[in-house]
Amino acid sequence: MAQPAEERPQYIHIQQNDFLHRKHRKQKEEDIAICECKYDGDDPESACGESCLNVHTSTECTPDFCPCGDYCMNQKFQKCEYAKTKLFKTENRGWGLLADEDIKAGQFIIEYCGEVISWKEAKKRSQAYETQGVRDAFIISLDASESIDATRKGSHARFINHSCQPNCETRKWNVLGEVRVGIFAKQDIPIGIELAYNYNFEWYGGAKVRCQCGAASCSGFLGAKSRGFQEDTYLWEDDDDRYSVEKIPLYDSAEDEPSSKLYNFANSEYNVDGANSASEHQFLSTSLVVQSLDSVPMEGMDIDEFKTDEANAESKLYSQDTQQTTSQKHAATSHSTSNSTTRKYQVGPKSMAKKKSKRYANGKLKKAAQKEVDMKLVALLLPTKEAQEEVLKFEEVKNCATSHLKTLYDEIRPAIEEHERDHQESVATTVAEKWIEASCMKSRADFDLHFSVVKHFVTTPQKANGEAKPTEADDQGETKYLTN
Ligand SMILES: C[S@@+](CC[C@H](N)C(=O)[O-])C[C@H]1O[C@@H](n2cnc3c(N)ncnc32)[C@H](O)[C@@H]1O
Repeated sequence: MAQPAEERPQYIHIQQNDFLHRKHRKQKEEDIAICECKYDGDDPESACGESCLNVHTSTECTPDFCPCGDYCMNQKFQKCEYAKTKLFKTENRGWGLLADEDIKAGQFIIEYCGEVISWKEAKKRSQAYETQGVRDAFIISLDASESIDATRKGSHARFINHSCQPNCETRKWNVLGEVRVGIFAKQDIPIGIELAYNYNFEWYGGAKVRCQCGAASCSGFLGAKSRGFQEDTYLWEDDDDRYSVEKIPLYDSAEDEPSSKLYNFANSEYNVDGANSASEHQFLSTSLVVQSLDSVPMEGMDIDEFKTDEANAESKLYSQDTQQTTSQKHAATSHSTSNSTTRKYQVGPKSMAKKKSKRYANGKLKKAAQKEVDMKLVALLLPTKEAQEEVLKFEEVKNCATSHLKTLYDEIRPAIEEHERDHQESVATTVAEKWIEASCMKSRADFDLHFSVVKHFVTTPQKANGEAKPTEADDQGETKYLTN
């Protein structure tokens, strides 16, 4: 439906990303991926269709280097080969974009263009927009260090709304050495149907927006699973700030609209007539859920068996930095929290573990904050120099493995998110292999360290009283060994 010109949103239309904080990368010749396709006049698919090696790795062919020359079909971003779409005004979510032709599953629809900015600048802008009362969010993440902001400049992709049950998805492609984001059809989309993708993992921050998608699986808020959302809404314990999800200031986009009735999509999955209350209920139940973040297996060594007579043993054993509650916020929201797949031990008296078993407002058990053991102090409890050196050596190996994994996580986070977001098999094998290798190294280093500590405690007599409490076995003059 045509809208009066003055109602049209103000922005600058672009078809290519605008790089603000750096120049567009120039692709080096040695980095150009050349496929093995051969054009066959009888089979148009032969010219970089689905079997093209570059297509498999989400890389566009480079003109002049592709063996199929002008027939190459794998330059869709470069040639702006978009599907036909139309801008329209929704009833409760501002403007939206619909299919203006039948679109096939998997088809590239449009590129999400905007200003390419650093992650830091994205955070700054997001806060500024919120302060200025800009309610529609247009910043999406490009990779771990950059974002695309389509607020001032963008393509029509900036009008695609969110749905928790979307018919589109975003995919990242490597185009002439730069990562670019495209909107692709997840299913066949008939002409006239609104396009929508899931903003999870893309949402950057700003006001929390109540989702009006109406899907049965609606998660309540836009980007409820995104890093930004979780950083802002996580509930903290101890002395850190506490955020109650119920108290998050809400922006309900329906308030801006003349009617609160949802747009009745032709597609039944979007038909939310009469679903308002269901949607509200969904919101109430989902808004209380604080999800734990997927994370990298980390330290958090806790060994009940290590009991000492020293009254302050607990505080001595924990290294200072891990007692900082302020760091817990970051630890919990980034990759440095413990993973359920990693075994955690509890150091210190049992009462401490009890004290940590707090619950969130929704009744879910909070995970006990992990305190890291200072291995130097543990080593001091060991009676021989060799044992001490071995433990410290394993600790160093573990620290290296941990920091390697952390670095790798930052590097591949976008790929992981991409994978989780749309259940695409989009994490490149090389990336997955790197990740698995580093995780195995880390697990092995953890095991070696723990094993070494346990081994020395079990196989050697404990230090005399005053340094460590003798075990029952010591009292009886026995020494326990792992073998025989
Ligand atoms: C990328 S813009 C989409 C275009 C926007 N509707 C417009 O008029 O410019 C994202 C904004 O649209 C609104 N929006 C998108 N999907 C929504 C949904 N499912 N429920 C409520 N608001 C939505 C929110 O205000 C969100 O910040």
